[in-house]
Amino acid sequence: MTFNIKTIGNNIDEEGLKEFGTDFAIDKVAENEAEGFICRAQNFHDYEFSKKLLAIGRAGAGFNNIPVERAASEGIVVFNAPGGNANAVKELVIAMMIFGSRNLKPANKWLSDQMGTDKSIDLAVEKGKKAFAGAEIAGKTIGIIGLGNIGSRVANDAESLGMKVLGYDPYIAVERAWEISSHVQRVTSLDEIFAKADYITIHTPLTDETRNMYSAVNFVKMKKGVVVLNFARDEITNKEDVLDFIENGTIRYFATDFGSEKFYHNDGIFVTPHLGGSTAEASLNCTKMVAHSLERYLKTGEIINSVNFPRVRQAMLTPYRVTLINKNVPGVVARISDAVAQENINLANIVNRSQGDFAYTLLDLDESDESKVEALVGHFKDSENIVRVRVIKK
Ligand SMILES: NC(=O)C1=CN([C@@H]2O[C@H](COP(=O)(O)OP(=O)(O)OC[C@H]3O[C@@H](n4cnc5c(N)ncnc54)[C@H](O)[C@@H]3O)[C@@H](O)[C@H]2O)C=CC1
Ligand SMILES: O=C(O)CCC(=O)C(=O)O
Repeated sequence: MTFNIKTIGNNIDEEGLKEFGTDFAIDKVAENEAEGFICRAQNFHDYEFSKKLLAIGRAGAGFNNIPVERAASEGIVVFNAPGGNANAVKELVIAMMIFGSRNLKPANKWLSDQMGTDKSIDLAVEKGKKAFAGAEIAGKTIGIIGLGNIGSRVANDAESLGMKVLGYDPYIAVERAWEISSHVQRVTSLDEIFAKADYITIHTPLTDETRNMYSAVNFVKMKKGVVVLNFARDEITNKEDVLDFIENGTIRYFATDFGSEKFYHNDGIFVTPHLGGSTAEASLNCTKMVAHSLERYLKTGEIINSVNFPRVRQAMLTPYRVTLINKNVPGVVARISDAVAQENINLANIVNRSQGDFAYTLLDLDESDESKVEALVGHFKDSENIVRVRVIKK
């Protein structure tokens, strides 16, 4: 069987797509004919998914561009590439912190406005440069909100650059916590970050808690002259409030990956065009990661790095595997097992894992008779609690 994968947008790394094996055809059919999508930041909230679509690979970290709960309810598994672009974002954040501290935006603008001979400009430069004298980051305190793949890397590198590091992440994953330098001080209140940090950077998903976190209600708690960075998501920032707090001197410099017309012309603000994860390396990593996840899911039913279904790894040793996406309600697994028994099929293995309102059930059938497997699937076709059934032949 050949699976059709459709790339959405023109930003998908071609080299990374070569990870797909020979059973996969890339961009050979229309979107509504594909079993899998690979996308970046394209917005799918108003998109009508076709019944054929089984999986979406988000070649990046953030997945707020995809309606993941609706996708689950339509039997579509969404994968992302955790950590695939974390180094890229970390490098840009460190660069932007130094860029701001050294007043490089106004300094460069001033230089670009100089006219005359090299000699006269050199004289003017030596006379005028004191207006842009900056500050060093070593010895300063950085507060990092979110210590995941990106935040943990920023924390470790800031610490090696001589900064005192405060980290806030009430939901930190154990494996990330192990990776963070013991010199990074974990704080349990955001207000401690706001009160103590000379630099503040956020590396969380966009959630109800983080939306508008950079707004007046928190800016008033920050130190005068603070440097604030947002390379996470646009909606974390209240742009009018940023402009007000630059104007009143609280924020010395604001760096962000998400712009606004008023930001571009402000000397205290530096905007990059959503470039955090845009390096050749990150693009390749992320495409490879989601290609692997899609390939594995489509060929074996195993789920790795999904954001809307639990992890399921199970070697396929039987002639047939049936996978079901079902509502997470009582009695479904019992009914599935009953159907297997009614068809007199030997069940070699059953896995059922839930996440939120949906669950994933994997049945390994010790049965080579295709007609019996078809009869079993017939039991599930009209069930209101089962949204997707697939048969995978070894
Ligand atoms: N500018 C760009 O191009 C990129 C932006 N991003 C953004 O950065 C975000 C973080 O990326 P990763 O570090 O790779 O994700 P991640 O999932 O590895 O880490 C996110 C961390 O945020 C923490 N967190 C969640 N809610 C929090 C809260 N209210 N307060 C404090 N911590 C909280 C989580 O516990 C987790 O440790 C992404 O969700 C995405 O929005 C990611 C990659 C590229
Ligand atoms: O795909 C991109 O360039 C955006 C990266 C990003 O924002 C993410 O991975 O969350």
